[in-house]
Amino acid sequence: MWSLTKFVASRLSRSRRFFSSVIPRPCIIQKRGADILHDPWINKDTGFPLTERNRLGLRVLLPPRVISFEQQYARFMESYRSLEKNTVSESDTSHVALAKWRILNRLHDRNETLYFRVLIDNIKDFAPIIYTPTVGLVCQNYSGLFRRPRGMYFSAKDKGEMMSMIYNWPAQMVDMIVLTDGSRILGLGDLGVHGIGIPIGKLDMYVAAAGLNPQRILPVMLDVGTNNLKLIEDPLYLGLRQPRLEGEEYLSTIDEFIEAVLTRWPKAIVQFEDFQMKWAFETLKRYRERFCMFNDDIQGTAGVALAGLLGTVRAQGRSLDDFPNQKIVVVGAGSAGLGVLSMAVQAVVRMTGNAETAAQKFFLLDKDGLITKERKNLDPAAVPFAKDPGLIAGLRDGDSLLEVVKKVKPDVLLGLSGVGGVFNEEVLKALRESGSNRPAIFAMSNPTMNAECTAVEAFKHAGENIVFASGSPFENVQLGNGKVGYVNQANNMYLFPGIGLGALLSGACIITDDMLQAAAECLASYMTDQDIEKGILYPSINSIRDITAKVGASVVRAAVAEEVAEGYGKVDPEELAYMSKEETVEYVRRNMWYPNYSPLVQKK
Ligand SMILES: NC(=O)C1=CN([C@@H]2O[C@H](COP(=O)(O)OP(=O)(O)OC[C@H]3O[C@@H](n4cnc5c(N)ncnc54)[C@H](O)[C@@H]3O)[C@@H](O)[C@H]2O)C=CC1
Ligand SMILES: CC(=O)C(=O)O
Ligand SMILES: [Mg+2]
Repeated sequence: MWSLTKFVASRLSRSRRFFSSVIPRPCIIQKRGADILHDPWINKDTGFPLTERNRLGLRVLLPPRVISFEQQYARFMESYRSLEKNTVSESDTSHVALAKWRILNRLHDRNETLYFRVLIDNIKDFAPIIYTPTVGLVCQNYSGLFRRPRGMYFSAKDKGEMMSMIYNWPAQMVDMIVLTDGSRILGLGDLGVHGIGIPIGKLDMYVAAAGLNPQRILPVMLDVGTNNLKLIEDPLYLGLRQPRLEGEEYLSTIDEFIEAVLTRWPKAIVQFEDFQMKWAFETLKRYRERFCMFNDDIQGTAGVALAGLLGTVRAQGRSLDDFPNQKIVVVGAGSAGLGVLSMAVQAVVRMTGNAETAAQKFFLLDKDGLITKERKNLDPAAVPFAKDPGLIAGLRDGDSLLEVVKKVKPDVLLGLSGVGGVFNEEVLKALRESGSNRPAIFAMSNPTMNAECTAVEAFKHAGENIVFASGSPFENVQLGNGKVGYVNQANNMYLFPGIGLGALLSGACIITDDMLQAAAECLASYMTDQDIEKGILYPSINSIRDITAKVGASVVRAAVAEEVAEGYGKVDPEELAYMSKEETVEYVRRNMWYPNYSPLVQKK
């Protein structure tokens, strides 16, 4: 009986694969004529074939020649490259970055299929524009850059009416929502409603990396005011000019939004992004057992950092069992830093079975220096990592980073402080003296100017033998004599798309710790020993679709194992449970959207 089910399931999978790869599925639309040309989800510009022009009332609304998708692609890339060539000598790099973003954004607003094809095929070049670092600049300049709205903008003024407002979104189905309140945008602080650029950029990565269908994604800004006085006083600020809601008023606004979302789309997954620390932890605690959500800054970042930390142990030529002996100094006790430490501690507990001593080798600093048990008003989330002052000779509460590095002699320095340059020359030189055979530096804060140090500084002051990773991209460093200092990008982009995709395709009702751990382990095991020896901890962003398919499959399998999978479409949990590891990866790949023009069929 069981094997018969398995047989039928595998036959079904094969036939689905056959059809999906050969016959493009039609897209049923209700629009006609010029309305189609103004809808970026279905617009093909000059690519509409003559039959569609006839059927859909497009004749004479376009120049007569039909241009193929490939020609449109080539034309876009040519104009993009010529902009790049003509602006390369300009000294104002922000100006150039924004010009590139504008070109891409114009295409995004006009023709999403072409936009996502160029994004996927050129992800290494375009990720730094639609994602960090340029997306930070876009948020900072949003009022001047705003042309067309993208996503939904709920505000405190919509309180009491969100349940009906949610129906203003034109798509019938939504799979993935990225939600922010704009209170901690990258390392740039409170950018209020202008933070909407972050959910948009994250969802672009979802489409590019995870193959989510762009018609089923939704960026959301929940504008509860801003405490950024400069914005409140700016006559061009686009959000509510009032201080942020606090306490119960704040939580009830988020509750109302979530209820509206789940009423319309009960299976939608919500990724919380760039919330200030107190609300990041509070909302995660409030919602994680109730519906399918996660906090990317706490949980996605933790998985990526853990994969990098495990890779570091391998790069040092040590066995993975040695991870509990790594001395790790984490600079930044916010949502990201605490998330990383919590997951690292869980990993140590799994390896040693000892929860009591698991955090012993981890040291945590915030803006007031080393955190010890003597710290007044210690945040409860930081308590498990507060050090006993007597642990190492001379260690005191509030010790500066330099003092901590000198006293602790760490193997790893990991920055999630949001402060550019805190890994200064003295700190990096002290790390060099730590005695670690291959010290690692994770300067994970974003955007680039907020990185704790640059790649060049790291290799120059901490030595050529280091492992280096940063949250925003840097070029590899030429060390002379043909040697290269490899730069990794330790960014949650390597995990959040796979976490969301796996949750979606398993129909998970919640996202559990085991699902997140499976994602991190999958990423950690992706790299070969040869890569790791060279200091390469993460795959090239060019393989982001492949790694995301594998991470997604690990998440599906963990969801099934934990019995939180409710199935997706016609695939029920039993069918998921019978898939082998390879079949699960294949199932995930088959469900990834890829940009091609679909035939359009008008519903009468
Ligand atoms: N690479 C990645 O994937 C990710 C990077 N990040 C980055 O991490 C940074 C922090 O994010 P959150 O933890 O959410 O922010 P947060 O505001 O919650 O925490 C910042 C922490 O840094 C501490 N800090 C500030 N100045 C410091 C200094 N001079 N020395 C030591 N500590 C200092 C603060 O006391 C606080 O504990 C941001 O720049 C963000 O872009 C966040 C998530 C993912
Ligand atoms: C990458 C990211 O999520 C952040 O910097 O907040
Ligand atoms: Mg973030």
